[in-house]
Amino acid sequence: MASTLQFWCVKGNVPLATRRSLNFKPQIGLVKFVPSGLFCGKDVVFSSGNNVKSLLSVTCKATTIKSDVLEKKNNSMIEESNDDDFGESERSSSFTCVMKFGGSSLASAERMREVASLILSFPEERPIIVLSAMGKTTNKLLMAGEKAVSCGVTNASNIEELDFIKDLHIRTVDELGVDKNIITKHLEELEQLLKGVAMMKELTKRTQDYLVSFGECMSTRVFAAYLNKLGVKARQYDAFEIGFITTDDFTNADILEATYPAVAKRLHGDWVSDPAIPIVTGFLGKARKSCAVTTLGRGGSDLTATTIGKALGLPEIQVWKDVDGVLTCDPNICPQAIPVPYLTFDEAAELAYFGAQVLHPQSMRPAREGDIPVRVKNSYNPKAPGTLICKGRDMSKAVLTSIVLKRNVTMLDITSTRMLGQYGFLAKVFSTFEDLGISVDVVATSEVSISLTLDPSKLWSRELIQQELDHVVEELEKIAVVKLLQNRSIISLIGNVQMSSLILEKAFHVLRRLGVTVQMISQGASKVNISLVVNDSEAEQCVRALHSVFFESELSQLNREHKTGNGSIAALS
Ligand SMILES: Nc1ncnc2c1ncn2[C@@H]1O[C@H](COP(=O)(O)OP(=O)(O)O)[C@@H](O)[C@H]1O
Ligand SMILES: N[C@@H](CC(=O)OP(=O)(O)O)C(=O)O
Repeated sequence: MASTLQFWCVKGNVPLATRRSLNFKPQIGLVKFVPSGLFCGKDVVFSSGNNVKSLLSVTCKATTIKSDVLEKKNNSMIEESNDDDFGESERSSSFTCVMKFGGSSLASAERMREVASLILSFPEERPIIVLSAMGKTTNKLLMAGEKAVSCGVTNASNIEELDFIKDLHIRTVDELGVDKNIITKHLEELEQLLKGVAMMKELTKRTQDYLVSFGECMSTRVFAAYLNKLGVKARQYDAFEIGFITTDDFTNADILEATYPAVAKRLHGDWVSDPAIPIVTGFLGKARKSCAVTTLGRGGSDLTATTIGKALGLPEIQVWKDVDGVLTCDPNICPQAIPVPYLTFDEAAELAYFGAQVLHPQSMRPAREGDIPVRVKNSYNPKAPGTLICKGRDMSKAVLTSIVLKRNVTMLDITSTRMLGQYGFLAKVFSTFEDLGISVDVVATSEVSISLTLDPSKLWSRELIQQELDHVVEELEKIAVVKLLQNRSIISLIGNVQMSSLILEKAFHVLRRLGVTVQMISQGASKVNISLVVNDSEAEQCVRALHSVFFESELSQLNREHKTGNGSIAALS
C-alpha cells in the first residue's frame, strides 16, 4: 500500500517547521507514499517513482504542505546522501513504524499467518512489531488464577482454562510448523504457578500480573519463530527485559520516563549490530522498586506501541484491530456504527478514557508528546482506510465524532454541612479522593454541593469497590451529607464543542423523547467532550437513539460531509 522513500538532509540545516511537516528527524527523513489520499499534516502524498533528486519537484497532493515543501526548496535542505555525515549502518538502523496487533488479530495459527503476510506486504517498511496475547488468552489466564485460589493443589493442573491455553498454543506451533520447545517451558511454569496459587489460596495483584504475562511472552515467541521459519529474520523481546520501567502499581502500572531512552538504546543498538525485526511483548513492564513484572491495564499493548513510537521518534504508529478503525460508537451497541476517518489526539484520548474499548486510555499520551500520528487499521480488512489520529484536523464542519458509553459508574452527591468555606470544602473533598487513591471522572459543582463520578477502572474487584466506597462515604460524611448513587452510566459526546448548542439541542430532544432524565452534565473543561450521566438501565437505548440522530439520519449530513472530506482535507494540518 505505502512505499517509503528515504532521503538525507544536510546536518543541522533543517528548519524546524519543515522537519515537522515532513516528519523527519534532524538526520534522516522519511516520506511516505499513501495512494488512497488519506493523510494529514504528518503525511505528504507523492506519486511514487520519484528519486531523491526530484523529491522537491514531485506533486504534493496535500495543499497545505505543498507550499511548505516548495518554499523550503531554495534552502537546499535535502541533498543526496553524504556518507561522511551518515554511515550506512546508521541509516539502515532507522525503523519506519510500529505495528501493533491485538489479541483479536492473533486468535489462531491461521491469523498469525495472515498477520505475517500483512507485515511482509509492506517490504518498504522496517517495522517494530508489538503483539498482545493470542485471542482471549488474557481473560483465560485471569479466570484460571481465580479458580486456582479455591480449587486445591491437586486440581490446579486440570483447570479448564489452563487446558484451553495449552491446547491453543500447542496447536498453533504445530500448525505453523515451528519448534514446540519455544513455549514448553512457559507452559510448564504456568502450571507450576497455578499450583502455587492453589497452595497459597491467594492471588496477589503482583502474582496476577506475572500470571497474565505468559500470554504475551508466548505469542511473541511463536510469531518470531514463524517469521524466522519464513526466512524473515526476527528477534523476540520481553518488554520487561528491554527497559520498560513502570511504577509498582500492579495491574495498572504507569510507564516511567526512563523507559524511553532505555528502549530506544536497546532496539536501535541491536538493530545496528544484528538487524532483525523486533517482536515485542505488549502490555508488560518491570516495576521500578520490586523489579517484578507489571501490566499496563487491560488493552495496554496500545500503550506499549505508542511508547516505542515516541522512544524511537518513529514516523508512524499503527494499531491493527478487528474493526475498520475507530467507529462512531461501540459496534456491540450500534451495529450501524461507521468508521471515523480522522481524530485529533485530544478526541482519541477522551474517547479512550471515557470507555471506548478500541484504544487504551493512556495510549495517546506518548503519541501526542512525540507528535506521532497513529493509524487504527483492520487486520481483517487491510484495504479499509482506517482512522488517522494526529495533532490537528479541520473542525470547521465537524459536529459529533463519536458517542462513547461508560457503564457501571458510581456517582456521589456531596452537600456541604457548611462547616467549611466553599474553597475549604472543595479542597477537603478532593483530598479525600487523593488519600484513597481514587480518580474522579466527571464533576459539577454549585455553591454548597458537588456531584461527581468515580473511575471504576482503578478498582479491580467488586468487594474492593464496596469497601473503598464505604470508606469514601465515611470520610466525606465528616463535612457533608453524602448520597451514593450506583449503576449510573456516562454518555460522552466526543466532537466539536464549538458546536455545543447544536449538539445539546439534538441530544436533549432525543433524551426528552425517550423520557430520560439527565442526572449530571459536564462541558467546558474538555474542548472535545460533553458528558451526560444517566441510569445504567437507560443508557444503551439513549446511545442508540443519539447515534441514529447524529449519524444515521439527515441531521448527520454535516458529519457525513466531514467523513467524505468535502472541503475539509485541504485544511488539515
Ligand atoms: N468506538 C469504537 N470503535 C471501534 N471499536 C470499538 C469502539 N468501542 C468499542 N469497540 C470494540 O473494540 C474492539 C477492538 O478493540 P480490542 O478488542 O482491544 O482490539 P485488539 O484486541 O485487537 O487490540 C472492537 O472489536 C469493538 O468491539
Ligand atoms: N492481552 C492484554 C493486553 C492487550 O492490549 O490486549 P488487546 O490488544 O487484545 O486488547 C489484554 O487482553 O488486556
